[in-house]
Amino acid sequence: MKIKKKYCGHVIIVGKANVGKSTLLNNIIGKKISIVSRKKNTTQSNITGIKTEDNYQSIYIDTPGVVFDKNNNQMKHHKNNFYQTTQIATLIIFIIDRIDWTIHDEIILNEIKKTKIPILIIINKIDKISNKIILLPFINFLKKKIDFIEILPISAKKISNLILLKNIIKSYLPENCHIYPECYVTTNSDFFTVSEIIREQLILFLGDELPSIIKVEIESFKKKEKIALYIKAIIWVKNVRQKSIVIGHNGEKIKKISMISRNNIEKKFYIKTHLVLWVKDKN
Ligand SMILES: Nc1nc2c(ncn2[C@@H]2O[C@H](COP(=O)(O)OP(=O)(O)OP(=O)(O)O)[C@@H](O)[C@H]2O)c(=O)[nH]1
Repeated sequence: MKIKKKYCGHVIIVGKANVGKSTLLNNIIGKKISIVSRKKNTTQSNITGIKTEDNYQSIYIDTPGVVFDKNNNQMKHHKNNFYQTTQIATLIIFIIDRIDWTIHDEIILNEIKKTKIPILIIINKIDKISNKIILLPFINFLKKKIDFIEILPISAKKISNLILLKNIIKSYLPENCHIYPECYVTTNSDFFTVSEIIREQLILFLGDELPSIIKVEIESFKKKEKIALYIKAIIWVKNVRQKSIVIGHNGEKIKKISMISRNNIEKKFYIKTHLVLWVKDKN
């Protein structure tokens, strides 16, 4: 019997905040493993998604949107983190928002060029472009910036050109044993998954009122006799004012956030869940 060759590699997804990195990752994996929001910088740490199709395994690292220093346009705190992840990558997917090329895209491109890893540029959100002809001169403009890259216009949200994208990614995967079993879709721990579910509701409910630095810490996570999950989580905010915003009048907001988060956790883990949320300020 002929043994099929196996292919496996790490793919990094980079781009400015809000360009659609998480949307793309979730749609490639086919499951919601990274939170999507209209608000910038919702992805706070690297998220790993795994897609195994037949003899191909691609391991995706969704990086937080690159943040820039307002004074000197330098890439800010994600830089070191970014270089660590590039050590293992076989391909970099650089996402841009339509034909909206800014100085920040230029800086990111220059940084990723230094890694010498093949780069695939994705022009996302093309569903929002009615006259697609404008893409051609833009693709030519990009081609002049770097040699040997592939450029693909897609819509991560409306799932257009995603099969083509997956095939391009496969063609870059080196021959390698698979690192994860076929059923794995993420390396995130249950703790992380739960904190992301709660954070997503915080963002949805609080919108622009959301205190920018909000952290969800899982204090306890217990499974009782495989029939129920008991979770206690702390929502850390900076001060008393932010605390009252999150709690809302008569605790209305936090009650709703807690109820929907609990439902989403139950759907995710297929188990009855008891969720207690505490809002604490750091002072
Ligand atoms: N119309 C349209 N909207 C999109 C598309 N892809 C993403 N979006 C929207 O763009 C917004 C940002 O998407 P995310 O996937 O959270 O972007 P991100 O790059 O992960 O954002 P950060 O976490 O801030 O780095 C959301 O409102 C998405 O629904 C697309 O192809 N078309």
